Amino acid sequence: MEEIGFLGIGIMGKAMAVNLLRHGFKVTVWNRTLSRCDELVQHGASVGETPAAVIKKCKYTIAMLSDPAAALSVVFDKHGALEHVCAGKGYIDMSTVDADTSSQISQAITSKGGSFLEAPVSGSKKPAEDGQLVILAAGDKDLYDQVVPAFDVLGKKSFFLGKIGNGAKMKLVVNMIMGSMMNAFSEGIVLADKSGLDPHTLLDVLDLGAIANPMFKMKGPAMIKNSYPPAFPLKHQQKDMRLALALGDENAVPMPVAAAANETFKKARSLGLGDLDFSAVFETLSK
Ligand SMILES: NC(=O)C1=CN([C@@H]2O[C@H](COP(=O)(O)OP(=O)(O)OC[C@H]3O[C@@H](n4cnc5c(N)ncnc54)[C@H](OP(=O)(O)O)[C@@H]3O)[C@@H](O)[C@H]2O)C=CC1
Ligand SMILES: O=CC(=O)O
Repeated sequence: MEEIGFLGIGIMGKAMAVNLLRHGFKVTVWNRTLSRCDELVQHGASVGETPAAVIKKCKYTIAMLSDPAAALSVVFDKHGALEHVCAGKGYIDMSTVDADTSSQISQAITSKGGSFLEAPVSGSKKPAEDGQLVILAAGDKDLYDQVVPAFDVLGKKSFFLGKIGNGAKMKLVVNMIMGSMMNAFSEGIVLADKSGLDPHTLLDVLDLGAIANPMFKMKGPAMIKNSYPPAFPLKHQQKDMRLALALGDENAVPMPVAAAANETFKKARSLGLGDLDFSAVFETLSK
């Protein structure tokens, strides 16, 4: 494949770009805080000074940015991606955003002759490092087919979900479920503890039953120790709850459980826990 541009070297972007480099792709990176690109240079990446410079150099560019405001800013601002989009350029936004944001970006890119794919991912820091993400793509099918070699490195499975918005919506539904589960799990650990049970035994019981899952297994032991090293920052999980609730509004879907979970994530943010892992919502329930 041609050289790949990569915009946004946060927790996920860094892991994904390093993975592409390890598999022999040439990668040019850009990050708002440019100094964060230094580590990528040690892995063999080149650096672009602006999003526009990366697009100019690369046929395909991936973005992995925090939220809708960041995704829009990197495309539309001065020296943004749009400045050098033209026929033959492919832009792949893998950030978790809402369908409307994705549509705005798609329209802008395609109106300049470029092609666009939204491709948010399920899976956190470790799956990103291990190339085990689940990719939820939608938009330009030709572009999807062209970037499958990169998706094969980044993920264990890619879905092509059709028209723009479908990838964004699927991701929000999945993360809405995950955020609600994390709240129920946190309440369960607190209830076990406060009612005189050993929370570690709860984890063992859960792991053997019908609701066993990798998230409980991976996060549970650290939560019991009140340790929340950020893999999926809580502020991003709360953003996903907010966007999923807005999708529920649009479709008149009652979501009382998700709405309650969103409140606890907001509470956690108000306590300054936004940069910790989303499992830190446990703190709001255990105190
Ligand atoms: N972490 C996870 O487990 C997962 C995250 N996601 C999603 O992936 C995306 C990235 O997540 P993650 O890597 O964890 O997040 P991080 O907070 O670690 O990284 C966010 C990135 O966005 C950049 N950014 C933020 N605001 C702006 C802006 N206004 N203009 C330009 N760049 C900006 C940051 O740049 P700077 O370094 O300068 O701050 C950084 O590169 C999010 O949408 C998240 O919801 C999806 C699946 C899993
Ligand atoms: O978006 C987060 C994830 O773990 O998936």
